[in-house]
Amino acid sequence: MRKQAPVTILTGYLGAGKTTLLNRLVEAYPEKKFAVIENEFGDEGIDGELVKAEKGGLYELSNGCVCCDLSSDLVKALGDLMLSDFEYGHVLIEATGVADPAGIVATVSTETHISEFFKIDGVLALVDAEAFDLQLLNDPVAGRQVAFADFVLMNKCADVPAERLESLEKELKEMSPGAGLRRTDFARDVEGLLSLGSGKSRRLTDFLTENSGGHTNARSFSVVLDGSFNPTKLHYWLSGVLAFNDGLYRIKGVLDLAGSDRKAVLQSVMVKYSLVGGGMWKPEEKKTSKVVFIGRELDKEKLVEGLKSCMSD
Ligand SMILES: Nc1nc2c(ncn2[C@@H]2O[C@H](COP(=O)(O)OP(=O)(O)OP(=O)(O)O)[C@@H](O)[C@H]2O)c(=O)[nH]1
Repeated sequence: MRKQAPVTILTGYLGAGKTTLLNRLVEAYPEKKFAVIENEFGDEGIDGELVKAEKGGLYELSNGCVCCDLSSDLVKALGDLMLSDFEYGHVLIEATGVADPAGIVATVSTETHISEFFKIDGVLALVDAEAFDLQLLNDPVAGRQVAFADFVLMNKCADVPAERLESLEKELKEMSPGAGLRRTDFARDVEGLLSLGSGKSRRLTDFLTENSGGHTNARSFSVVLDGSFNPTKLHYWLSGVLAFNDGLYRIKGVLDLAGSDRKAVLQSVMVKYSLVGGGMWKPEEKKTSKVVFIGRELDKEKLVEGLKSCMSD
């Protein structure tokens, strides 16, 4: 029988640090030959641009409601991987921040043909130590991701007071008994995360029975715009919109910023945002900006209008 390739699933709520961890793993273990499956939220691929894996081993899935609809796309991606020339030794699946990992584990472990070639090594859950409590309050999926994990990484710990970290640690242990737990910052410590041997996923059947129908309440929409952005206008607009818009959980974008030859990568998680230089625009590439908004009860028209008001005159 062919050796089954180990599969690691990265889960965790919007902006917790899944892509950051994925890039750390790809850099730390080049000998593993990773195939990366990215589950994009919405139809505009942004995460793929932020992943450092080789193009040959990067598969992007676009999906609306990931909790219900992922299975057939995932089967197709794994099928494509099996048939491709790409030699892989380990598969990393990054779920969207609102996905319930149970469905992904179920697809890999029970789907005929797929389960012959792949086996779950572990589910890694990233937790945003700054924002987790608020996220859990807004969306129970944040809790299910932790409950299902074999290993929980408490990320973004640097700016959180020690007492708060201790109480969060206690809370996470109660939510996910038996799972490994580690504090980190920018997902720095990746030691031992790729040989978990799928402890908890064995409890899949029980879990699926108890937690069936796990829909998230988050929705997304994306905007594609031609023309460059004015960095100052963008800063003022983002600061206001994030401070006063409780339902806006996450913004991700790749932007054409006036005066820059690089793509600007926009990331917001709850009220914080960053805008940093990404790869260069290629000479033949059209400078199109793509922005995805994710949240609850978003006023799309107003957000698009606000975003457009940040463009250069
Ligand atoms: N301050 C701080 N920022 C972090 C840390 N880890 C990641 N970030 C930043 O948080 C933002 C979100 O990180 P990602 O790795 O894209 O998070 P994600 O979980 O993949 O996001 P989604 O796929 O949208 O759910 C990025 O701007 C990261 O640079 C950390 O430990 N501390």
